[in-house]
Formats: sequence, structure tokens, C-alpha cells
Amino acid sequence: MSLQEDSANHDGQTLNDRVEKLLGFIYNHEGLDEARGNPHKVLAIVDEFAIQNAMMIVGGPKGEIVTELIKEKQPKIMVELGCYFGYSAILFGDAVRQNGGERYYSLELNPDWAAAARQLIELAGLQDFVEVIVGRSDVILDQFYRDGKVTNIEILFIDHYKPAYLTDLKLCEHHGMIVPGSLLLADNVIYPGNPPYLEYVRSTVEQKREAAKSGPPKGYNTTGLLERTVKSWMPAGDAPFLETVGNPNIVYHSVLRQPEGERLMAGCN
Ligand SMILES: C[S@@+](CC[C@H](N)C(=O)[O-])C[C@H]1O[C@@H](n2cnc3c(N)ncnc32)[C@H](O)[C@@H]1O
Repeated sequence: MSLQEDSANHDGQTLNDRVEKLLGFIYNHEGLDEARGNPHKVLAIVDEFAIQNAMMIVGGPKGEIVTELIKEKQPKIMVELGCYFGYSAILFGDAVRQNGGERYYSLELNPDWAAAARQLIELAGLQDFVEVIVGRSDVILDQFYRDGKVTNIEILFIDHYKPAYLTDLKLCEHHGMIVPGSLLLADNVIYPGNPPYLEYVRSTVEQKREAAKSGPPKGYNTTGLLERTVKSWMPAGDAPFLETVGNPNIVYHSVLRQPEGERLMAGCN
């Protein structure tokens, strides 16, 4: 995965230019017909594109760590925060489907990326299994709870706005959607880093109960986060949809996994 993206230009290209370039590459690829309905062949074409164009995709080596965990856990429901154009949704959605799952939900703030994702998910033949939902993750997660659409998240893949890793986790804990036995997989927690999230999942119950005494934090905790990651995607001064202390009684067993040669880390459960 490349560094953070924000809404700024990439070599003068607008977001629409980038979506068009990506889809143009895929739909003009000589292997397109063979890739239809085949998630891995679709991703192989995307990988070719990603070699020459900085894309924020989870990529093969880290993706393998996650797909192995999906095989072990065999979740019925998996939720992803941060769809982008659907690379991880195709890779992990396919793995969840192959392992007896029922549904993969992928949440994406940006409607243009979400539209591209839906096209590629359909190309991969996963349109009846992977659902892309456009909007802010915290608003959608809260809606999941209120509608009863998702009540228990067996695997949560977190790969979106860095300051929201912790607030979204606490929202899910608050609603009882993340419970003992849930598996959290959080990307980029070491590079570019996410100290507030890591500190929380590594705190003891006593430490969390103590911190909870002063009530929910106001706003996002951006301590130790890179300025560019704080500025990416969410307007300055924005606040979490629900400010909660979460469930301080949950104990996490935190593990870091780093594929050989990659600076980026996945994993926390
Ligand atoms: C790193 S990319 C996701 C990459 C994707 N998981 C993959 O590996 O193919 C992060 C995505 O999160 C989206 N995003 C950022 N903040 C969000 C939020 N609060 N809710 C939902 N999506 C968000 C961005 O628009 C961007 O497309």
C-alpha cells in the first residue's frame, strides 16, 4: 500500500482522472475476458496497474495474511472500513465466500471510488456477495446497529481514516458489535502509525476503566499521527458521530504481522 492519499491532485490528476485511468487500463486489458467472474484474475490486472501507479491497496503479501485468517476464522459476516476501488473487498470477499460466509460489507466515504469498486466487484462476479455502502463509516456502523443489519462483526478490517480507527472501534464495542471472539485487522498501525489505536488495544481493562471515568473523549485523538493522515479525507474540525468510551472490559490480544520487505503492518486482534 502506498502512502496516504488525500483529495489533493496526484501529479495534477483529479480523482476522476485516476478512476478513469484505472478502469481504462482494466477494461482495455487483453486478459479482460478471461478475468470476468474470476476475482484473482481481476486482481492480477489491478496489480499490473498498481506497479506503475501509486495505489493505496492492501496488496498481495498483506492480503495473504488476512486471507489466511479468514480461512481460520470462517466468518459469516466481515466488515471493511475503507473500500477505495474494491481491491481488498474482492480479495477478502472472495475468501469469505469460499469459506462458507454470508456477506462482506465494504464501507466507503467517496462515491466515485465506491462506483468504481462496484464495477470491479461485478467484473469479479462478487456482486451478490460483496456490498459496498457509501458514507462515513461511523454513521453506517451506527445504522447497521439500529437497523439490525449487522449485529455481530466477526472480522473487522480497518483501513480508512486513521483517527477514526479508535473511535469506530469504540462505537462497535458500545453497540456490542465487537465482542470477545471478534477479530480486528487494522492496516498501517506501525507505518505511517496509529499510536492512539495501538495504545487502546494494548491497554489493560483496569487502564481502560480508569480512562473511561472521565467520560468519552471529545473529538479524535490525533496524538502521534502524521499531519497528512489527520488531514486526509475528513474536513478539519470534524468530530466522530458517536463519542463513547466503548467497552473497557474487552481484552484484546494484540499481534503485529509484517510481510517480508514491507514497511506496513497489519493485524491486531
Ligand atoms: C487506504 S484506502 C482503502 C484501501 C482498500 N481497503 C484496499 O486495500 O483496496 C482508504 C479508503 O478509505 C476511505 N475513507 C476514508 N475515511 C473514511 C470514512 N470515515 N468512512 C469510510 N471510508 C473512508 C477513503 O475514501 C479511501 O478510499
